[in-house]
Amino acid sequence: MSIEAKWKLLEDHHARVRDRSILSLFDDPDRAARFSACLSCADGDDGFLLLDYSKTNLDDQGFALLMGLARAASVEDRRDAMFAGQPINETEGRAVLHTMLRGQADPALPLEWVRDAQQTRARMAEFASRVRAGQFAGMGGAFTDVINIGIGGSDLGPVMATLALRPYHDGPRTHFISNVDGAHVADTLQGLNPATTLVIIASKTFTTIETMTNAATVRDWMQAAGVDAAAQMVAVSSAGDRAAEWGIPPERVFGFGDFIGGRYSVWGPVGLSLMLAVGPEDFGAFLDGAAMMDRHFRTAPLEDNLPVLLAMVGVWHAQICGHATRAVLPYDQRLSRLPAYLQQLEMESNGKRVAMDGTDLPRDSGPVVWGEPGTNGQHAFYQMIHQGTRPIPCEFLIAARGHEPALAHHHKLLISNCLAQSEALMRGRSLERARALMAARGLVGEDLERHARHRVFAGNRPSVTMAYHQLTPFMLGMILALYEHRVFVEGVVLGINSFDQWGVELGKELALKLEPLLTPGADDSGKDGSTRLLLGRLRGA
Ligand SMILES: O=P(O)(O)OC[C@H]1O[C@](O)(CO)[C@@H](O)[C@@H]1O
Repeated sequence: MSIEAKWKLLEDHHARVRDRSILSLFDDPDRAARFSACLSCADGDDGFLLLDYSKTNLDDQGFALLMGLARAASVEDRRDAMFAGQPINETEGRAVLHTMLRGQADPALPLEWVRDAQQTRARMAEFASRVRAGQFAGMGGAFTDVINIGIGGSDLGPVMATLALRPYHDGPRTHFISNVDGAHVADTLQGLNPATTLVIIASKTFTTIETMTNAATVRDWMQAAGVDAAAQMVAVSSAGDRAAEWGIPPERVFGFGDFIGGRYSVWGPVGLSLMLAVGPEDFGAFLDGAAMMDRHFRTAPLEDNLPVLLAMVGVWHAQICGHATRAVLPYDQRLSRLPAYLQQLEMESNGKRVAMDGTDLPRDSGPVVWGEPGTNGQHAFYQMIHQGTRPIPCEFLIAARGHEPALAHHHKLLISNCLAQSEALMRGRSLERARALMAARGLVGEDLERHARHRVFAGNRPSVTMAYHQLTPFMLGMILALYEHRVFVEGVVLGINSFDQWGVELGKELALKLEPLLTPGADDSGKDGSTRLLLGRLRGA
């Protein structure tokens, strides 16, 4: 059967079950066990990562059809090709080997790639240890602060991960400058001592305008204070020659191959700021967690395979049910930058309108990903999630244990809020129940009816929940690798190349051409009326 026929079977199935109540599916007493999967981990007796997708409108038939679609799309073959280093990023002619950075060396891989990755990791660890011990210091003594200058994949991963692993910080303070808005660099430098600040310029290409502009500004700041900037700078880049032009010596340049995509790069030198903050050992645990997810992804049958399950539930919601967005809702304050990180990972990877072979995609590409941590979001946009006209599939994340034993009562509230939200989304509140509530408040007649209607929750809104024992470095690694592989599987099923990002080019090109037009008197006659109006207002202000 063709892959299109498989899609059609799913669409037909959805048409049959779309109005059915999710709650009614729990008449099957084994539903929660059958529509969930759990991975036990190696970092502690009670380590686990549970994916519960039972609060969705999937039944046995829908599930089997989704697995059939994944098989028909050759997910297993594509996965094996990725791990074996084949050039699956076809539009750029590159392999995709971020997994190699966490120790998943396939025997098919060229030995020099594997050795190079291992040596770079050893150099990073050695460098981080020397900085943390004060053996490599700034002009004013041991480094108290580290600034990572980068954007996109050279920023979002380390920002998110350093925040997530705050309880493990025992190194210098870390700061991040990404936006070309001078406010970002100005605010970050406030209160920092240039003589005890280590600067990492993180840019795969070493040409990104935001990063190079910020790096030059930070260099000026150091030099104005009489600090030899190059002596306190590190480059993280695939373009070692360009880093050398900055006067950064080779021993402080950490490179990576073009088979490491920007948004998949936190596992290597782009993670240096994280390693400096938490130390090589915890950074190693972060990689080990990801490696464990890699092994699981490579070996588990599709039906029990967490990345495959998460991906296919995503396909069900986005492409079959037609839900255009997906909310990621970590009930974990330290994962507050996870949604932003996932926006790049998922939307830069799968936000595409043509398939790998250049033909138009026959269906929608990946959904809009957005979110905020709970419980904050509950007091902001959950109103719409519960009562808006369009259902929004939600992904909840929650740890069994926090890092603040003295505040265990906070954590109980956090867990109960998280579980209450997914229950409320599914269960809803009927008009009958709302009427009873209003009657109990003494309302009658039209008043009762009107007020009751505002208090109805349609319910039947799908969600998945990821529950894990604690946000350790190992667990963070597992979670991120789970998301990476999920994006990969979704991309394969949609026929997309998840590893290029041509869609970011046009805006960059136009920005370069627009900059000279900001000079007073510049000839902007080639521009459209709107752009000229805006230039007129913004130029020379
Ligand atoms: O690391 P670089 O080369 O500075 O690129 C930064 C980011 O820019 C992008 O190419 C897109 O704007 C991302 O994919 C990448 O993560």
